[in-house]
Amino acid sequence: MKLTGVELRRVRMPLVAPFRTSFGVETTRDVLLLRAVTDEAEGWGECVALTDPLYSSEYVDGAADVLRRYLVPALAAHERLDANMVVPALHRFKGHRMAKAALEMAVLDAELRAAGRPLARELGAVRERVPCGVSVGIMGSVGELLDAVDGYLEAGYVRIKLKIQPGWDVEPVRAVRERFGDDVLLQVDANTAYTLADARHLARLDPFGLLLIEQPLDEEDVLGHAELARTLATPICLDESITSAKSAADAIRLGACSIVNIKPGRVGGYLEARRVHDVCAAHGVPVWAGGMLETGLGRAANVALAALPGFTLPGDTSASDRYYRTDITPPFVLEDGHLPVPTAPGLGVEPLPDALAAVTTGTDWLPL
Ligand SMILES: O=C(O)CCC(=O)N[C@@H](C(=O)O)c1ccccc1
Repeated sequence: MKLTGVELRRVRMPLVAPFRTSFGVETTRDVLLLRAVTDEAEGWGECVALTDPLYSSEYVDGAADVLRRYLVPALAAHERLDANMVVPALHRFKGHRMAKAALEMAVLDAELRAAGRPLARELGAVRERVPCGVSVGIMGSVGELLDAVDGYLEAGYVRIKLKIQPGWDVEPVRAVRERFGDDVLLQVDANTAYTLADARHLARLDPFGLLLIEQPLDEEDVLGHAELARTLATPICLDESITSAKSAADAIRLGACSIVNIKPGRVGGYLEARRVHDVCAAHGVPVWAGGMLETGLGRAANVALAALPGFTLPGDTSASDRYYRTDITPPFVLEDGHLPVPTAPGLGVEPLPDALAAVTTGTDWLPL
């Protein structure tokens, strides 16, 4: 394909309710979308960087800047381009995995639409629908949390993930267990909020039969997670620490995790995400699909990824209405606790023009 240009498009998506984690509160997603225009088809990419560098070092204005000044111009050197060439062509620029992932995603979508191939098939999907978990933020009270969990279980979600932080961990987990029983699939996500000094405290979560505790320590403290794994009965899952297939292999060999949350933006793209999946499968490590409050574009791609064989745990592939009153694509609707894997070429979905226009705050055309 010949890439003729990339449109950077900012959209502002209000959340249906504030989403509080150990690193902050999201009330509106300020999302950077990419539209790759080629001589054969157009493709969409979604950058998962947040407004502020609180989940990782990337942030949406920085991603737009590095794409505009470095990453998109770097692709101009390639007369013909396919998705496998994008990340290698950007290798000399350090980091910015979420920005690179968005660009690869847009080129991959265009390539697959031109070829009439669905992303799920390209990645190696083996399922036509995926079981869906839901992520529940830190709430103002245990009562409010229980009401939220009740609503999600009523909606059919097959797994509950609770955000935790020091001062909001054992009590909410105990309350959910007491109210909903031991059979509910339950896990927690600390987003790096603890240190090794909290090991004894975190061991108080062991009696609750959690599926996993996600990223309790700093993203760079892989050895700390290995030491914590020797202390806790609850399996450790890593998120922020896993930035590539190699870092997954290293973390597994060091005993830092026995489960991995795969987020394509965090690891530099859907092609690398498949490699993370393959490395984890080779080590017998189950994986699940994380989420970054994606619009229907990223959601479609995450559902396709979640259909690969090693994704044996329900992911954070929730329905569109978990976060948005109106999505920019036809909404993903939970059916019996599952979402259908898109079957049309590429992402299998595209933005609804009016819905997209209603939330667009700016566009920037980058010709090549
Ligand atoms: O369902 C989703 O898309 C969100 C799942 C979720 O909890 N994501 C967390 C995370 O740290 O993994 C998060 C991402 C971005 C912003 C806030 C929270």
